Amino acid sequence: MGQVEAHSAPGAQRAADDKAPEPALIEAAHVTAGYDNRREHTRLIALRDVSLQVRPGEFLAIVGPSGCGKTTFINLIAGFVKPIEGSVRVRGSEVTGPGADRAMVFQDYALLPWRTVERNIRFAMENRRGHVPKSEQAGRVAQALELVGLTGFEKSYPHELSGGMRQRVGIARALVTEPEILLMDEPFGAVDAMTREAMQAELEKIIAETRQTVVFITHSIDEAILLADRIVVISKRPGTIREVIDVDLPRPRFDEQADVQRSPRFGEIRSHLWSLLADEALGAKQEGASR
Ligand SMILES: Nc1ncnc2c1ncn2[C@@H]1O[C@H](COP(=O)(O)OP(=O)(O)OP(=O)(O)O)[C@@H](O)[C@H]1O
Repeated sequence: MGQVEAHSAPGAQRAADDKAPEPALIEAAHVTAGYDNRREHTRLIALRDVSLQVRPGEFLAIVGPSGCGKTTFINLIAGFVKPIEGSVRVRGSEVTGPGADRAMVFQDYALLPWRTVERNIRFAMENRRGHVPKSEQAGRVAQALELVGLTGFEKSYPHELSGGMRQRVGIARALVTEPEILLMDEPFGAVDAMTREAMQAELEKIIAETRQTVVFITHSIDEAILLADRIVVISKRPGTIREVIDVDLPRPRFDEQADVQRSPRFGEIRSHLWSLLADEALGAKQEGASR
């Protein structure tokens, strides 16, 4: 599959389209990725021939059926997985491993239970990725905690916090080294619906402030529409790009006055995404039944 065109509603134009195109921050070119089973001498192809560019400051959401390769894609950008074919570049340099310019937020928080909130966040600065001088670390922790609304919880342990608060620590830990790219793998999947909505609104605010580039996996169509500038729909495994959808809704999207969720355009994008994903889910089911 070559470069994919964005699906755009008639009359809808992004302001950015009027300017000269910015060079891509992240560029995946004809990426095929998978996993070898050495014992059985087999190879599972998770993603096939995926080409995609992410602009600086863009919020890109990835949706698709379970097992279609979403996490594999984000892990390729993180440098945790290497492509079998093709390349992933960040600012033009091939990704060969993890780096200070990228940080991951995991669904299951991945906090160290024996460390306090403060020391969990410091952890990101202690390893190779961080490189923050010791004299600056306390200030950075305080700043990250303020961004996620957790000031005052420095000395708490993860087990003393709710799921939503734990994920705020996970986000603070990703933000503390000020990475250019935030990779978020279903970050709000484990929190309740009310907390999820509050955290989506917080994330929108944080990103408006930090201007980071975000690649965000979600199973929630509404979450993808509310947060993203573009949504990539991946087909069932082996994942290929089915469609890229421009989310041309005004920001902030969590403003009660604007009531973006009730706008006709929100409904249009939502039903389009539903039909694409229903198609993929059905295809996956039929394939499973005929096996
Ligand atoms: N470390 C691994 N070793 C072997 N196979 C793997 C590994 N990680 C993922 N896979 C397989 O690769 C395929 C894609 O997995 P991936 O986790 O990228 O999908 P996903 O779209 O993120 O799924 P989900 O939505 O369920 O989280 C799946 O079939 C999965 O079983």
